[in-house]
Amino acid sequence: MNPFEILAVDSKSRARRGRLLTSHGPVETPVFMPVGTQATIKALSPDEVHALGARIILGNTYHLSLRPGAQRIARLGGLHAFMAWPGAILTDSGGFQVFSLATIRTIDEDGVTFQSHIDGSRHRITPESCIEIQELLGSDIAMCFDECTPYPVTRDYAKASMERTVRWARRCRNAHTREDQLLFAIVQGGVFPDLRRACVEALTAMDFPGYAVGSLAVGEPKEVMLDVLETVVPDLPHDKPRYLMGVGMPEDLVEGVWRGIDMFDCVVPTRNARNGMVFTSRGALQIKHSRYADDPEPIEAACTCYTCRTFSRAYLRHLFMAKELLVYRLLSLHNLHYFLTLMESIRDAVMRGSFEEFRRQFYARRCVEEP
Ligand SMILES: CCCSCc1cc(N)cc2c(=O)[nH]c(N)nc12
Ligand SMILES: [Zn+2]
Repeated sequence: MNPFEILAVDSKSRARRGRLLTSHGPVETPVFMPVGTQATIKALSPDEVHALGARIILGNTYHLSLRPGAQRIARLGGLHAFMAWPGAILTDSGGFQVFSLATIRTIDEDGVTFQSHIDGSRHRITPESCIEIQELLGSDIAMCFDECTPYPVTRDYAKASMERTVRWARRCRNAHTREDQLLFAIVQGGVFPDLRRACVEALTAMDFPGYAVGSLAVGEPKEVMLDVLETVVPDLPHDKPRYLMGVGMPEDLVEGVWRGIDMFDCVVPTRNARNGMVFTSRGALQIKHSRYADDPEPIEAACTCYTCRTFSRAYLRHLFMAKELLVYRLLSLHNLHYFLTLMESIRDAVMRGSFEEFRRQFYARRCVEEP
């Protein structure tokens, strides 16, 4: 039985409104998934994240296997119990982190050997061990082990890497046993349409319940990312969820949904909050700017989050300049509320058949200078 149901399809774009059934409840799509790399959405408690409306978050195989260890988390009841998260969890396979975080790594057909970025200890991850770790964590959605290729790479490198990712996906599928966990494949192939198409063909032949688009948001220009989506998405199965990994800014979510993406994740709302960047319907602002030193207004007057109902920009700027811990929580609460509310508005617009108008108004509200 297909756990993904399409509830509406936009007539002017590839946007869809859907619902993905997981072992920890339904996930309404299009969805933005907050990133909880080390078993926490940084600076926020699980009940705050749930109260903001999040129903699925991300965990990370690479980080959690290094610290505190997948076996330890399994002994303590699995990742949901460990972090007291009641909703769904998607765990990334570590393919990205091994290639972006680990120092000294060697890659071969069987897997990757790397040195931990934490203590320099040597580790090895294979498709089989990647699946074993995610089954120990007990996530609702696991990701196949893949190689995330940087931008730019040569076509020859992208081809060899993509073909290995396909072989690894088959090994992941053969190693996967948990019936209560969905296993998504990750499409690779760099910026080469023929390689991406060949990858989609090989992965869809293995019939996964969902497909991610990998090796985007790795430094390529936005138009390159959008071009790859134009190539890949139409070739993906219509009735399976499509997940664009590591994306993105608010405008990327709108453009990704327009092009048929159902799931997104990105550290931006929480990471940028810790750096003082907050999002509004008119664009992002840097709270540390002196222009806000005497500003009695909230971050955004129309925002209903606790931060905007309670505090002024002047006070938030004061906290930020003083490096007071409270500000990281307050700005994270606001940004996550903004991202989750944006996705809720997108879901409503697609359901009502008014997504084209929503997209027009989204850009019309944004001003050139900082709001
Ligand atoms: C917690 C982080 C989740 S998304 C990480 C990520 C981000 C981006 N941009 C690309 C990839 C990719 O190609 N493969 C994999 N496994 N992960 C990727
Ligand atoms: Zn707010």
